[in-house]
Amino acid sequence: MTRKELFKNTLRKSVHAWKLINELPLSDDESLMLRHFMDQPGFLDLHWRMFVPAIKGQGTEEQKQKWLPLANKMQIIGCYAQTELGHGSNVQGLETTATFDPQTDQFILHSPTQTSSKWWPGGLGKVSTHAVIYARLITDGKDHGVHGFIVQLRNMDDHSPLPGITIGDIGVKFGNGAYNSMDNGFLMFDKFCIPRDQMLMRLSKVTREGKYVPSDVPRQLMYGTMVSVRQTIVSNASIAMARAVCIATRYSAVRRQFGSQNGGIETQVIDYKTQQNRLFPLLASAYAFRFVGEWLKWLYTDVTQRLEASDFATLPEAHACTAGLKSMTTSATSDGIEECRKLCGGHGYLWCSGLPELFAVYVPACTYEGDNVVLQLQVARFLMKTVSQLGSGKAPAGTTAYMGRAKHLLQCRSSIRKAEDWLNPAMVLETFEARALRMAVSCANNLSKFENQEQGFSELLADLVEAAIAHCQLIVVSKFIVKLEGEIKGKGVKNQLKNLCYIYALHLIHKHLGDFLSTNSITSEQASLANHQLRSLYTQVRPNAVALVDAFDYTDHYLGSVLGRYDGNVYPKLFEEALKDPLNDTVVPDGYHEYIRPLIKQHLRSARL
Ligand SMILES: CCCCCCCCCCCCCCC/C=C/C(=O)SCCNC(=O)CCNC(=O)[C@H](O)C(C)(C)COP(=O)(O)OP(=O)(O)OC[C@H]1O[C@@H](n2cnc3c(N)ncnc32)[C@H](O)[C@@H]1OP(=O)(O)O
Ligand SMILES: Cc1cc2nc3c(=O)[nH]c(=O)nc-3n(C[C@H](O)[C@H](O)[C@H](O)COP(=O)(O)OP(=O)(O)OC[C@H]3O[C@@H](n4cnc5c(N)ncnc54)[C@H](O)[C@@H]3O)c2cc1C
Repeated sequence: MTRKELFKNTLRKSVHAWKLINELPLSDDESLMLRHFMDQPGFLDLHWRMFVPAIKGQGTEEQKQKWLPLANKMQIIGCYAQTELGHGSNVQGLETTATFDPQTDQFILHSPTQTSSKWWPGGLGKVSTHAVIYARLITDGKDHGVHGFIVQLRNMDDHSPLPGITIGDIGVKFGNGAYNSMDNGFLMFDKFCIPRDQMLMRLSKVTREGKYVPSDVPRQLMYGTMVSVRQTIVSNASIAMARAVCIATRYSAVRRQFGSQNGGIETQVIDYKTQQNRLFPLLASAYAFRFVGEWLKWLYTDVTQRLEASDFATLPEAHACTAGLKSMTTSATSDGIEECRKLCGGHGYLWCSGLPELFAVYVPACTYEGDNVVLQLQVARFLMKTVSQLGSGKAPAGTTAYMGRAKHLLQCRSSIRKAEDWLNPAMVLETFEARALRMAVSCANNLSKFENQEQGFSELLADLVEAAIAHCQLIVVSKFIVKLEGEIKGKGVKNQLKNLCYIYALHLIHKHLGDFLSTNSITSEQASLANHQLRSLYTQVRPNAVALVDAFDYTDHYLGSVLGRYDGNVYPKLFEEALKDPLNDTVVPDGYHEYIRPLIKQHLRSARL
């Protein structure tokens, strides 16, 4: 499809999905499922996942009563317009202004510079009638920082932009189809007025007289919509990783290369230890991210209930966990999808493998909802704060509870003696805790050598990111272990999940061996025992690998991959796909007479000379 056709077709699908949701009707969970089967980014994502939650989280009761019924029936379509051309990560650096005019009781929205143009919001370019806009609030000449506003963008009769608004699509993005179904947009305001009651005023307010009443709750609640979406992105990472792994595992069982004895059958590539060493940790990650996603959903629900009761104590941890896990799982999944493409050899590069499009549509997850490095630095700040409070009498809780055992974890030596010890959950956990704590404490010690803490933080950014990643990996490993301790139906299933849990943990040790050795969390002998155990686990997973990806229950239609077909009938179907290509409509291609023939003739002429 051309971009226009793709965009229009996504509109058609979105509206059809919305119709089904209402007619059947579908529950919230079923609607989410439908979104996955629709399988294309579109305006519904931003409307439901950001516009509506932003009003719910930041609007007053009156604002919710006015706007939510319209939004819930999709009589208005909204998006989330925060990022600007000049600033995305640095939210406090946004430049759009919302100046209160007491004469008219309105805010005047203005884009003072080119860099202040909104740039990137999905659904903004062509579809949305409304947006939650983030702008600097100015009253009586004073800048109160960034706040949210509900703004109508387009005329409800003919969809034209309202006077004072310039709006459009930012252009083609990475990949052929992929994210190009979405109208990520730009927007500029030229002194555009909105009534005062369209500032989202649950947190802070502006009175009729123009007095600014600051929030008596943490202003970071304004970032709540991002926390909510980051949480869902972690479960989505599992879905995308599982999809790529399903394709690569099934194809690795079909594909044979080398190893024929006396003219016999060749070796299935899945039997090569190198293939297993690249593939099985990704299979394990798909399961691990699913379990940590379930736990994160619980954490998010818990913090939401606490916030409703004005208990803000766990907000910093919820922010650190959603930011860190969003970052870690999306980076691993993007890399994992690309690895699966390579695991499928040359055919993985074909569009019909399903992997190029999956990569193209997935990879921006490393950037949207917060650049992954910027988000890990938030985790690092949280860790540095926690370390600095050790010994102050305030016991670390939740995911940092292990830091409360700092005295032990800083000096303990791993008691792994034989390869099977690596199947002991307590020993594995302690190894990850020791590594994470030692990396965090080492950063804190290095930071303390700087007179200026912020300067020190800047200098140590790379180490801080590594420490944050170590902490996030510990969370994933520990939640996998907790899952195994709970009820899992079927002994066989539990054993398989145990194998995957240890593969997940031991491959991380292998991958980040430098961290584990340099922090003395393990010795080089223990590292080689871990490798030995890993190889043995691969052997145990191998006979069940295809069943473990079949368990994701993805239909062929959803996978969209010739290589990942359930029936394994890859080669005939690759031919079928190839023959469908428009280049094969004719035997002699268009352009032959114009370019190829004259070239060949010229060659023949010079040969004769
Ligand atoms: C396979 C097919 C596809 C299938 C897909 C299926 C589903 C679809 C997927 C889901 C839909 C996704 C749609 C994506 C659309 C994308 C939308 C967007 O991208 S919206 C824009 C997102 N933008 C960002 O994320 C910006 C990133 N920046 C920030 O969040 C912040 O500014 C910052 C975290 C970098 C902090 O900056 P800083 O200036 O330092 O902060 P402040 O001074 O403002 O605050 C410091 C203080 O606050 C704490 N803090 C920060 N953030 C939060 C928070 N969210 N909650 C709680 N607390 C927070 C921070 O820790 C500091 O605390 P302190 O105690 O002072 O140290
Ligand atoms: C597909 C897609 C959809 C999007 N949808 C929306 C949407 O609906 N609404 C919306 O408002 N926005 C949206 N965005 C914007 C998105 O949220 C931002 O692009 C994202 O937050 C990153 O910000 P940035 O582009 O300013 O990156 P930058 O911050 O400019 O990042 C550039 C580089 O600088 C590094 N960097 C930046 N700051 C630091 C630092 N302090 N320390 C160390 N390194 C740093 C980063 O790691 C990165 O390598 C979307 C983006 C994409 C790609």
